[in-house]
Amino acid sequence: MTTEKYADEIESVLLSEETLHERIAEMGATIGAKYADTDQEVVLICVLKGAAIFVSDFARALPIPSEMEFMAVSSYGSSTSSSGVVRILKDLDRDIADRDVIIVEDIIDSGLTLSWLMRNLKTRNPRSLEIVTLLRKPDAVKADLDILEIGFDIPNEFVVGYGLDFAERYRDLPYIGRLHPRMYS
Ligand SMILES: O=P(O)(O)OC[C@H]1O[C@H](OP(=O)(O)OP(=O)(O)O)[C@H](O)[C@@H]1O
Ligand code: HPA
Ligand SMILES: [Mg+2]
Repeated sequence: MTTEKYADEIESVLLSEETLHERIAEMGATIGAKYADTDQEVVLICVLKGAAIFVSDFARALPIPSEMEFMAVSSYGSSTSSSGVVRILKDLDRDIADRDVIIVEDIIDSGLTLSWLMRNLKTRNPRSLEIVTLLRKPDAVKADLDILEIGFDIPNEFVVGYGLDFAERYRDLPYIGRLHPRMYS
């Protein structure tokens, strides 16, 4: 018998694979309805690396066609708190002027990454610019952000899995779990 990967490093499961998939199906339907009358395909901007897994499930849950673009920014490195200093590691390949754009994020923690990204993308003159995030930590958010859809509000604890990492590990877990504190203390 194989041991489940990372089993002794994860303290507990916060959101199971099934819970994630059910909610993402709902989010797809809700957002699809909001953009049902648009005359052009929406552009999903996946914020790498964390949102890579979420965007692939979310795009398939959307009942309307979408284009997928990728941008890589980093503010955490191998720490468990945001430095607030956001660096673009990979910019968009295409122009988003006059397009309906949805930023797809895995998590809003302090909100510093997204507040910086919103300011940056607004200067490129999209027709509309919205945020969809799988997770938000309401007790940690420092920035004032308008969010179109939130998958789950979660407690202010460091979580991993389903794209979220600690020092590049655990992105490949199919669920969201609490990392055992001994892994980072
Ligand atoms: O709301 P904030 O406090 O700014 O935190 C959220 C951001 O931090 C994480 O990215 P990270 O910088 O770790 O890069 P990664 O996606 O490559 O892991 C996460 O994917 C969000 O983009
Ligand atoms: O709780 C978190 N886990 C992993 N990455 C993160 N980036 C911001 N918050 C988190
Ligand atoms: Mg990270």
